[in-house]
Parts: sequence; structure tokens; C-alpha cells
Amino acid sequence: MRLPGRLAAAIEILADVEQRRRPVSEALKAWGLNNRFAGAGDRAAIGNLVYDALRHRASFAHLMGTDDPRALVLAVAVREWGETPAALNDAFAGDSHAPAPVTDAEAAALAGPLEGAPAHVAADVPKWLAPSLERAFGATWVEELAAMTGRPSLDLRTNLLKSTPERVMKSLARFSPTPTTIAPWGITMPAGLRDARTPNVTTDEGYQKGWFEVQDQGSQIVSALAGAQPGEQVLDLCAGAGGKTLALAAAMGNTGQIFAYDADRARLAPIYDRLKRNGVRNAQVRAPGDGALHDLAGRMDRVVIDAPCTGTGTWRRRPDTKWKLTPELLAQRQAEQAALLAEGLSYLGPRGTLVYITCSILPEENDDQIAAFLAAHPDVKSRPIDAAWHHAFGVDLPDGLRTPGGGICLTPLRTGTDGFYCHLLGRNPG
Ligand SMILES: C[S@@+](CC[C@H](N)C(=O)[O-])C[C@H]1O[C@@H](n2cnc3c(N)ncnc32)[C@H](O)[C@@H]1O
Repeated sequence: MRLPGRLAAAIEILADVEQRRRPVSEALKAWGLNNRFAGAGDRAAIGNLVYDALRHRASFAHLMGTDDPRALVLAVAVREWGETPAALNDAFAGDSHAPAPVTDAEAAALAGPLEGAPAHVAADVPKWLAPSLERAFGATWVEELAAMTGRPSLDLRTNLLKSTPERVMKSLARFSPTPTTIAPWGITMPAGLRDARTPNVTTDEGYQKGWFEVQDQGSQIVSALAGAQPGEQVLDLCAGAGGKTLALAAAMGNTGQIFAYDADRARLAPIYDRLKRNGVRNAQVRAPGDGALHDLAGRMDRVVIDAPCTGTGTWRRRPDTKWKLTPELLAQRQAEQAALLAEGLSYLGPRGTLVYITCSILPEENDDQIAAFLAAHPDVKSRPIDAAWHHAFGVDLPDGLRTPGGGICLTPLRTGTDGFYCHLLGRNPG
């Protein structure tokens, strides 16, 4: 397929997403099944167009005077992919799969400046979230959120139980990987431009052998900040598919014991294969059920709560969720987080550390949540995050990452990672 056909496909898919209110990944998959002539390169390019359109939906709709799929996709082609209306029309002219020609009015809109747009439009976020985001980032909030409209890099964590960063880099040399800037065992490949495909690293023999995992550097950083030590008893209370569990197991050198639990059996299901492939021998999976964790009460050296959240920190990867988030969903997540913090505390030993993590950038799920928890539990205190950073990475906590409430917040602008929040707590401070 050439560019005109790919643009037409992206328009069709965005319309499908809107009409059927289905997730983008599902709409892309359905399109691929119905259009089997399209190759992997076509599907990747069309996916890039669709995701780029959703990343910039508010600003492109403002520019074009409409958020219809055609307007958004033309804006991606011109504003992000560097095409011109004239070049598009030349390409469209000889292609039976092309969208209708770019009109003069569209061409004028595509050239227009964004200056004067409201802040939430420049930031490409829903208007109702602007006050929270301004509270999170102050004067730089628009810049912070604009950085979230970019494409994410592909990051890997070397599994030290089986390999070394040098060995993984050699195995993946064809993708030109480089070490991550903060996480010591991370490897990264920058996102490409236009129709670039994300390297399919999971077909690499190194992956099959368990030498590395796909994990955003932000997730690697908060896993390291959790500070799990060899020989400890650790509860991973929201283990999901085990991304953090695997990192904790490696940090503990396969010693001590990790209890990996999740309330959702389906989310937990992939963890068994992943533990095996990674050579993890110190993790015990606890399937959900009455009393599944009763025997752990008051015994844990560390309880990690990788809490269910709005995922606002992952908007680069899942831009459709940005536009679906509602105040009701946020309130629901906040209630779940508050309950999990209280539950997590019940498993903590007297000198244990409670690790609270979200992939959200909203204060409601981060500092506010912790402030409410601390107010309800006067015997609990924040543990110093700068000391944890120094211990994990051997350097001082960089300026600007600490939150007013004593946690840290990572962002694409600050650390080149997904947005993550991490706060350490315990009954005995320091
Ligand atoms: C952010 S995800 C976890 C991701 C996972 N730790 C990883 O690194 O791959 C949050 C998880 O919390 C789980 N969850 C939600 N409510 C829970 C509860 N009350 N108890 C335990 N797990 C819960 C969800 O099923 C979901 O898998």
C-alpha cells in the first residue's frame, strides 16, 4: 500500500473506533483481518497514523475546526509526518484508494498556527483534567502534557538472573539498542518517525531464553526504588502479569520469597509462563480466593502496591484512554487505591516498607491518596525517597522529580519515561 491508501485506512479505522466505541487495538486488528492484502509494514504505518491522531486529537481538532477522522488524519500527515497538501494531492491523484483531495479550506487550516488555543488544547488533554494537571506540574503543565503526545521508546530490562546488558545488546545489535539513562540494566530503542515499525524483539532468541523483558524504563525505575533485598519476604499485592514481580525477583537474586497476588485471575494468568522463562524460583503465585493471603498478615518485609489507576502516565502508548477517562472512573480508582493501601498495611511487618506505585500523573491518585492514608494512620510515615534513589542508582535524586508530598513523579519530559509515581512508607521512619 502507498501513503494514500494508508491514510484512507486510518480514516476508516478512526471512524470505526468512534461509531462502535471499541478500543483502537481491536479496531486495528479487525481492519487487518478484513484486509488481508495489507502487510505488516502497512498495518504498522496505519497504526502509527491512528495513534498519532489520537495523541493530538484536541489540538488537531482545534486547527481543523472539526474532530472528524479525515481532518485528524490529514493533520497527522502534514503536521507530524511532514507532508504538504500539494504533495498529498499529487499522490492522491493517481491512486484509486486515496481519500478525496485536500480542499483549499483544509489546506489553509492545516497551515494555521495553534497560538491562542486554550491551554487544555495546547496540552492535548480533556478540559476537565486541566486543573488537576496544573496542580501536578504548575507552570510547566502544558509542556509536560505536550511531551506526552510523543511516541514512546521501546525499553527492555535485562534479566540479571540469566544475562547481562552487554549480551542482550549484542543479541539485538540489528536494532541499534543503547543503554537507558537511569535504570542500570535497561536498554532502549528510540521510537522512529512516520511509518517506522517497533522492533519485534520478542521473536529474538534472547527473549525466548529469558535474557530480557519488555519494560518501560519508568517501570524499571520504580521497581528498583521498591528496594527489595535478597532474602526478604515480599508481597506483590497487584502483580497482574508480573512485570514488577520479575524485576523484584532479579533484584533479590532469586532468594527470599515473593508472594505474587492479583484479584483478577485473567490478569494474573500470564505470570506463570513469564516466571518460568525468566528463571524465577523465589516467587509463589497466590491465586485470588477467600483467605488467599491470610497467613501473610503482619509478616512482610515489603509490600508492593502497583495500584490500579487511570493510566494517565501511559497516554503515549494508549492515547485513546486519554479521551475516555471520566471523573467517575477516576473516583472509582481512588476508592480502590485507598482500600489497597489499608489492606497492604495489614500484611506489613513492624519494620517493613510499603511501596505505593501508580502509572498516573494525577495528584488525586498520588500525593493526595498518600496524604489521606497518612492522616488515617498516624503511626505510618513517609520514608525518604532521595535515600532510596541513592541506594538504587548510586547517584543523587535529580532535581524536579520529588513531589510536594514526598514521593517522586517520572514523566516523558523529565525522564523520557512513561509517567510513574512512587512513594515509600513505613511504621518506623527512616
Ligand atoms: C497496574 S496493574 C498491575 C501491573 C503489574 N504489577 C505489572 O507490573 O505488570 C494493577 C493490578 O491491580 C489489580 N487489582 C485491582 N484491585 C485489586 C485488589 N483489590 N487486590 C489485588 N489486586 C487488585 C488489577 O487486576 C491489576 O492487575
